[in-house]
Amino acid sequence: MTAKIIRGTDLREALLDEVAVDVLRMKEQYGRPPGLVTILVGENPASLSYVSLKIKTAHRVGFKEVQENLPENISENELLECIKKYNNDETIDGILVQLPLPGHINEGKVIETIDPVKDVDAFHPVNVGRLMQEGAAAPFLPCTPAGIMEMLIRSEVPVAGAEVVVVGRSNIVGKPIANLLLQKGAAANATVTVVHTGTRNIAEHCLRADILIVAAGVPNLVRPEWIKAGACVIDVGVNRVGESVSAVTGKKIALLRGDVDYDAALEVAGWITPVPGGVGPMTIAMLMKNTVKAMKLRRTS
Ligand SMILES: Nc1nc(=O)c2c([nH]1)NC[C@@H]1CN(c3ccc(C(=O)N[C@@H](CCC(=O)O)C(=O)O)cc3)C=[N+]21
Repeated sequence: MTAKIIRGTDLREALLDEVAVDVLRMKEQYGRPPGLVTILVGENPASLSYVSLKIKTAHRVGFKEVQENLPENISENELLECIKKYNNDETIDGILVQLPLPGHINEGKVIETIDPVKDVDAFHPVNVGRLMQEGAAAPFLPCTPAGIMEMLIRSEVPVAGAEVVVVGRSNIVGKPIANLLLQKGAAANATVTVVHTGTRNIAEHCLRADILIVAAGVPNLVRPEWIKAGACVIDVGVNRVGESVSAVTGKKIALLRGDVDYDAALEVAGWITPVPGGVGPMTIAMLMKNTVKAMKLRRTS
């Protein structure tokens, strides 16, 4: 069997087209586009590259886009003040503080300072709680899990009644995607197992999965022997395994690998997402969707 490849780069285009239409409508109705601020502390190369992708995409869909690049040694208080400034800025609908933050800053405190109605990452405890209680009806869903749901739905992967195994228990991916898939309703209604590095017999669990979602951050963790024939494999890992120099631009390019042994898995799985070009681009598209939603929410509340 050769798996069907679920390309995030293709699905993203459809989503961004929808967003661009929304932006035109909002400009007409409210006289301004949705506004997104990205706050980056320090110069971590991975963070810089993600943030610049977000900014580029925001431009493409016609958002007002503001960048705050703050020095690594900024005090926690100064960062909180910066967030509060945008909480009170009527032209800004979404606030994204790129994680991870430097060690001297309390991440929880930072996340809780973002106004929940502008929390387009859906990391604020209010939005995390709503996700657990209201599921897909919550105002914001975290971008990566929401992107994964879109991939499953748009590729017509059967989810209701399926056995899902999630590898990894992070607050950003593992826990929320497990919750979403567990919800009642046709798009979810799965049976979900969450495994992690402390789980005995990880391979045995994975082998039961109709849908295997891997967000462990360990390159090549999932071997083909862990995959049930015909399963849907969603690879959330974005691991920088090396660096090379572009022959075209002379710029450095990172070599990316997922958490799944992709070439081997391709022969076993029924569906698979590549890295790069899989979940990553969907994450960014869902951030744009959330920002439009944030503007609508504030206009109607
Ligand atoms: N507040 C916050 N929100 C986030 O959403 C957030 C964050 N912090 N910190 C880091 C993680 C990681 N993340 C990615 C987004 C896009 C790609 C992506 O588009 N990746 C491309 C390749 C990008 C490249 O070349 O580096 C791909 O997989 O095809 C990857 C990873 C968002 N995160």
